[in-house]
Amino acid sequence: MSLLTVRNLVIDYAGTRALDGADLEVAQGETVGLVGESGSGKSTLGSAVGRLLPRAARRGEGEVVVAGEPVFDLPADRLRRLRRKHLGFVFQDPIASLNPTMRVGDQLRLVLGRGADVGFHLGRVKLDDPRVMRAYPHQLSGGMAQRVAIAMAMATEPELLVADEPTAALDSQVREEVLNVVFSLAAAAGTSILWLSHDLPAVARRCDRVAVMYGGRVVEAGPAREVLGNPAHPYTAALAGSAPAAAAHGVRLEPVPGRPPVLTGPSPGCAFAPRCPFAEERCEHERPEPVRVGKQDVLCHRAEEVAA
Ligand SMILES: Nc1ncnc2c1ncn2[C@@H]1O[C@H](COP(=O)(O)OP(=O)(O)OP(=O)(O)O)[C@@H](O)[C@H]1O
Repeated sequence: MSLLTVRNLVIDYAGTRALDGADLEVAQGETVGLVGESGSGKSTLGSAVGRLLPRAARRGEGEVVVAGEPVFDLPADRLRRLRRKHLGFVFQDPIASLNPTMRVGDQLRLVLGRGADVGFHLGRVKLDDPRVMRAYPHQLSGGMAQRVAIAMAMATEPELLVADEPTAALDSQVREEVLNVVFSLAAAAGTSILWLSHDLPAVARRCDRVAVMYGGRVVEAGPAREVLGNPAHPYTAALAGSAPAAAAHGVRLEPVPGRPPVLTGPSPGCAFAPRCPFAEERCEHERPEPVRVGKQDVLCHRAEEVAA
């Protein structure tokens, strides 16, 4: 059953089209990686799930449905209830998501209620040292602060955790530990994960499914193994090929030449066309509609040929 459905979502900031008709599905208990270059619209899509967009953002077409509720059409009290009951968020900068003037234990108590067993919740994110409870956020390392943020986001056992590059600010060893904590907690609670990342191979290792964003649209989505192993969109193919891990496995290193687009309005054709080795004339002016290729949903006029 689908827990999250994003359909044809359009989000504009003044002069910038961040989402240009994005589609995404996350099923109950499923882990989904949302990958793409900087500016492709990942954070905008992740924030839209909880209607947590910056003030400047304007929704055009489309909808976001969480557990059957149309997020953008809910009155404030029902939106708050939906967020509390169904959603958790973890962001790149953990310190920014914690209150700098409050001890860690007090912050957790605020989320969990007065009598809550704060030590238990910190233990679940492998923070067993009792000093953590009494610490202020700035006294923690980046990895510890992110664990606290994860404990807070997961305390209510949400149905969906949106993790927006939660390890981008951490070094590689701590990164793996923090991801282990997130994925094992979520698995135990039956929480779905939407993990926003730049790193296709890392995402493919941990997630059931992968969705690849380009120019404000999800251009390919499907089971992780198929998307990485047999991409059907030229952009995914380039991402998979340009990853160092792929190179280590003998896949040709092929960075994506050119720069990602900054859209000001709807893309008339395929936004990737100017960088695409497969592009032909229609790609410039015909917007690709989703097609099914193997197990993937793909936005590309030549998806069959790319997959072949
Ligand atoms: N608050 C804002 N005001 C104006 N434009 C914005 C705002 N936030 C994002 N944008 C623009 O919207 C587009 C999508 O940005 P978004 O942050 O969603 O992409 P992203 O894939 O998450 O990038 P990154 O990986 O760098 O976080 C970009 O062109 C960005 O410059």
